[in-house]
Amino acid sequence: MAILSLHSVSRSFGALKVTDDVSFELNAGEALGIIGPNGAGKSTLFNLITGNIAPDAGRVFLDGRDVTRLPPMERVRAGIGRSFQIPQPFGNLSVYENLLVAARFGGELGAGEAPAFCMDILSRTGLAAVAEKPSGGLSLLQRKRLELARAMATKPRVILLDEIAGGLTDAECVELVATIRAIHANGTAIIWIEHVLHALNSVVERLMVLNFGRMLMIGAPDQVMASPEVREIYLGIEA
Ligand SMILES: Nc1ncnc2c1ncn2[C@@H]1O[C@H](COP(=O)(O)OP(=O)(O)OP(=O)(O)O)[C@@H](O)[C@H]1O
Repeated sequence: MAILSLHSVSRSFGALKVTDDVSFELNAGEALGIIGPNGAGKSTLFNLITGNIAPDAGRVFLDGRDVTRLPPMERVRAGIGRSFQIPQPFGNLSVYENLLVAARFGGELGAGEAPAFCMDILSRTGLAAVAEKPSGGLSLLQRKRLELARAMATKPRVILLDEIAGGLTDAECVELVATIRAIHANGTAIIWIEHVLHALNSVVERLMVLNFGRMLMIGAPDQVMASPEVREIYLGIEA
């Protein structure tokens, strides 16, 4: 069964239809990439999945359960984890404390089990060496890692990554991709919005293209990238 599915989800802001009748299914353990021009509605689609905004029409299912009316925190607890485009840690708390908050409140772990769980995530996300550092003083790569770690600490069944590779150098990007690949290999399903295509395509099994809020295409990355329509609309290069 699909772990996450959207059925004809639509959302407008005023006269602008930002999400237009989007339907798709994410299989358990699958990694799906989302690409599309600026303003295509990618982050809005995430907000509809996480419950940060409500759809005008359509339904969202997690593990076959209709979560369309659940508030964001309950969706986190149901298994939808998320990293934000702009990292949003608690700057005064240490890296470890940030994870602890996510694990206790999002992952609903008890005080006894949360510390070991967080230590494991710190090591899996490459943050063990900076565990005690205030998160406000981290490098960009470390902040991106912390976004990933905080999402992981909520014990997600599916994790939504919003442009997590943006702004990194090529070498940093390679490092972060290795971490994401390892998380995926461990069985966590991923939906990843990303403009850095080589990073995205080295992880995902399928790629979705959004354009003006509509799903233009979904399929194997090489097939999608070879489509003349996608090349023209998304990349702006001559087909
Ligand atoms: N809360 C809102 N109120 C009004 N308009 C909004 C709101 N949120 C998004 N929009 C508009 O919806 C459109 C899609 O925005 P969205 O952030 O989903 O696009 P995106 O594909 O993620 O873009 P980018 O690649 O630049 O991050 C934009 O025109 C944006 O201005």
